[in-house]
Amino acid sequence: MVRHYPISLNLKNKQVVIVGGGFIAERKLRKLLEAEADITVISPEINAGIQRFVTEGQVKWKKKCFSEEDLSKAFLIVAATNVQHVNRQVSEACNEQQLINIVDDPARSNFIVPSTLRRGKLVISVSTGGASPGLAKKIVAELSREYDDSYDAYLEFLTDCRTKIQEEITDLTVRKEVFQKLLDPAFLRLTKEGSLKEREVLFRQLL
Ligand SMILES: C[C@@]1(CC(=O)O)C2=NC(=C\c3[nH]c(c(CCC(=O)O)c3CC(=O)O)Cc3[nH]c(c(CC(=O)O)c3CCC(=O)O)/C=C3\N/C(=C\2)[C@@H](CCC(=O)O)[C@]3(C)CC(=O)O)/[C@H]1CCC(=O)O
Ligand SMILES: NC(=O)c1ccc[n+]([C@@H]2O[C@H](COP(=O)([O-])OP(=O)(O)OC[C@H]3O[C@@H](n4cnc5c(N)ncnc54)[C@H](O)[C@@H]3O)[C@@H](O)[C@H]2O)c1
Repeated sequence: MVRHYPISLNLKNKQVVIVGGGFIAERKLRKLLEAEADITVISPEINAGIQRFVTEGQVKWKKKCFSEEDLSKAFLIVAATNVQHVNRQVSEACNEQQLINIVDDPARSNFIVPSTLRRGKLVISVSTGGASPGLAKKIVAELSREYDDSYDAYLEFLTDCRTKIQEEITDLTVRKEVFQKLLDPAFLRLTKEGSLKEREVLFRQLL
């Protein structure tokens, strides 16, 4: 059994190659675009969703079947065709330094993609190690009720507070205690209620 190592990648302006232009390629592409990757799709045909990104200039498209040289500059590769031997060919053409995800073959992939919930800076990722992507999605749906939209503003508040605490408290032991107190549920509650003045008063008491 593979024990995967979870990681959050910075893909901004990194060269990404997606082989295939169908439903799964589009799903992968949307998340890679959110990460501001520099994406090229290799496929003789692309669906309407991908076509829109190409027309808007957000994604490059090479209208062709896959060949080895398509991978030469890629940092990260997704093999997402519906032809098993083509996906296998992609896995064999990449080098050891490249990140590769083969959508129908987790064993030949050196990374797999978790299901994710985003609330601003908060990211919750769930993976089942390929056992059941459907379950990963279901767990994320469950967590999305507990970690609702208010977490976006709450994380912004925590970011600001962290900067202030780092500026104003130099003693590391005291700082650690204050960070702990900042996690008091009252701050989340006041964020949800929109009681920002009260929240600020409570925060000032910590400093
Ligand atoms: C999380 C998510 C992220 C994403 O893709 O962006 C993702 N799959 C999602 C959905 C989903 N995938 C499948 C179903 C149908 C129900 C079911 O089968 O359970 C559903 C549910 C649905 O679509 O609703 C079928 C499926 N998936 C894989 C295979 C091939 C195989 O296992 O061999 C087959 C069979 C294909 C066939 O039948 O031939 C393989 C992988 N899918 C993974 C990720 C990786 C493992 C993640 C983990 O560890 O859990 C891994 C190993 C590789 C990878 O793709 O990275 C995304 C949820 C997005 C969201 O949260 O909205
Ligand atoms: N990882 C996952 O989450 C997941 C989920 C469901 C299915 N799958 C797998 O994903 C595969 C793709 O599914 P889909 O729904 O996107 O299929 P699809 O039929 O919508 O798309 C397949 C794409 O592959 C392209 N293609 C075919 N031959 C090619 C070649 N030689 N070079 C480049 N591109 C080529 C086609 O032009 C098409 O755009 C399925 O076969 C299935 O095994 C994976």
